[in-house]
Amino acid sequence: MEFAEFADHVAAIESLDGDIERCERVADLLDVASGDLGTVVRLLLGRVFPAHQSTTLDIGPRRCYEALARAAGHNVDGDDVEARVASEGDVGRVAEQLDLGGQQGLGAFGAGDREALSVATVADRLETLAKTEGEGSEQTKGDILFDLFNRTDPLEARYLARLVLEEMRIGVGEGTIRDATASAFDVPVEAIESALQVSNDYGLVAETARDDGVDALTEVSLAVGRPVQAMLAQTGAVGDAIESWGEVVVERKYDGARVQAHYDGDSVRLYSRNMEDVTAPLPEVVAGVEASLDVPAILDGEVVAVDDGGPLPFQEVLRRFRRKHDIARARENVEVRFHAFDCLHADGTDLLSQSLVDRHGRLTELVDAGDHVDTADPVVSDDPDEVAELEAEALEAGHEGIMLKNPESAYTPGKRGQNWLKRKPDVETLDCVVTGAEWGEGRRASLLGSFELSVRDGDGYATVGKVATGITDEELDRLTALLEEKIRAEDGAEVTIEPGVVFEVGYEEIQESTTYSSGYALRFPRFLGVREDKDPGDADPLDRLESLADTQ
Ligand SMILES: Nc1ncnc2c1ncn2[C@@H]1O[C@H](COP(=O)(O)OP(=O)(O)OP(=O)(O)O)[C@@H](O)[C@H]1O
Repeated sequence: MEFAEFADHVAAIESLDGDIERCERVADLLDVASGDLGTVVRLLLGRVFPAHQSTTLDIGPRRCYEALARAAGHNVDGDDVEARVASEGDVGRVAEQLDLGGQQGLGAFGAGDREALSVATVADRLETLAKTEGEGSEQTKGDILFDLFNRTDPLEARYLARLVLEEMRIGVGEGTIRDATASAFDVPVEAIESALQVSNDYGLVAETARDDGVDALTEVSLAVGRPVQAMLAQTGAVGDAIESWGEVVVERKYDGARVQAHYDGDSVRLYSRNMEDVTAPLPEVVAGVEASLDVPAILDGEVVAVDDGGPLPFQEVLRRFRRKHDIARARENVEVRFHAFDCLHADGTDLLSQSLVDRHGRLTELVDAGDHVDTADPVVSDDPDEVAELEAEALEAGHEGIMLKNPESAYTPGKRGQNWLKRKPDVETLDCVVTGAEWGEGRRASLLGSFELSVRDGDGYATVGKVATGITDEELDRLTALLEEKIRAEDGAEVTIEPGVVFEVGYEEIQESTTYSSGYALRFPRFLGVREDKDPGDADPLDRLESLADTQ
């Protein structure tokens, strides 16, 4: 498919107001995408790579603006583009208005001739860009972007620019793609959903639905090396759990970071909760898991930082993750352990639909506990007093609390259902997306100071407050570096930030308020840390804020 044709479809989708109409229009596009179906689906979601791949384009806005300026000719520079984006609030509209193309091409890329772009070429060039590294890579990346922009017409430029910054903003989320795929290829939504759960690949699922139908969708299985979304928990009460399930499985709630370990029989790869590859920062877990397994397996568990006195706060583990991102350059000396609490796949067999008790059985059979790896020690009970004792013991040992799990339940990736309940005595905190900030004053004028917090609200965000306390000078430096790249628009000292960073915040109380668009305000919010392991999609939604407000 020509990229121009794709852009026409996308413009039509963007212009629609209703979800149903948009979904129908997306289905029409999927129907005509033929050989490019997988790519088209990913591009609609603003991605070049499937969700399960850690690779991202990681093109900062500045690099994009420079490339746009280059393609726009001598009268425009990167600062001009940046200023226009700041006032327009949308890189796509700015790119569309620039007179791109016709610049002296680069021989190496055959540019300058405005050869029409295809969807496949755009995806292929951006993939190449993402994989370019080493000496001269900055130049090569800039050249690839320039070449692409130089070949676009205005509408193509709008969507290419947004794609480059991985924000399509056309009102098409994963739910729309799921429903449109079902409707385009006449398969039940449930079949799409279960194939997505195990594969996390919207492109692959759309192709399977179209080419092989519903039976093939049910056969899509887990693959070692392809992370799946983690099953999540809700808060819950012991009495209710025992009453509804008869018995409960009680596990410690480790205070660390969720990690999925994939062993293919030869080597281990580790993935964080947002499916980023965290193999490199956790070498001792890699060695430990390798030593503990004899057959290919996918294990779910928690990596906890420890010292002689027991578990350390979970931020210590996230610091380890960060080393990979090169944010904190200093090498931390934190010892970590992997506590495996579930087994999703063992020796060629998917275990998702087996009961928790059976999966636990398989887990203990498979894993030889060692220096940096062990398995959770679940206790099955129907006695509230015994559960209370286990909870007290877990807290005494420095854990966060306990998990109560339904012994008969299957593993449902990505679901925050009723089968896993968490109990932790600490006051609830909120995970909010940073959507804005303010530059500081005086000595802190070059640092962002106060951060606007939002909760998820449908496909968008609703503000709930600003946080400025609890942040050290050193952290302000780091947060400024992290967020500066994401500034979308500036108005005096106030900046709008592209949602991308999640803060964990504490508060005294949630009050109703007309100041913020959520209808609530956090009283005395304090910064507790960056949830490096969460994407904006994992931040707390508005209904959690509402229920916390109701129950306080
Ligand atoms: N035994 C365990 N079983 C399942 N999850 C556990 C266990 N021990 C610790 N955890 C952690 O608890 C989390 C479950 O809580 P939840 O689904 O609410 O995630 P969360 O939003 O990160 O919440 P929290 O901040 O409370 O950890 C899991 O994602 C996992 O990281």
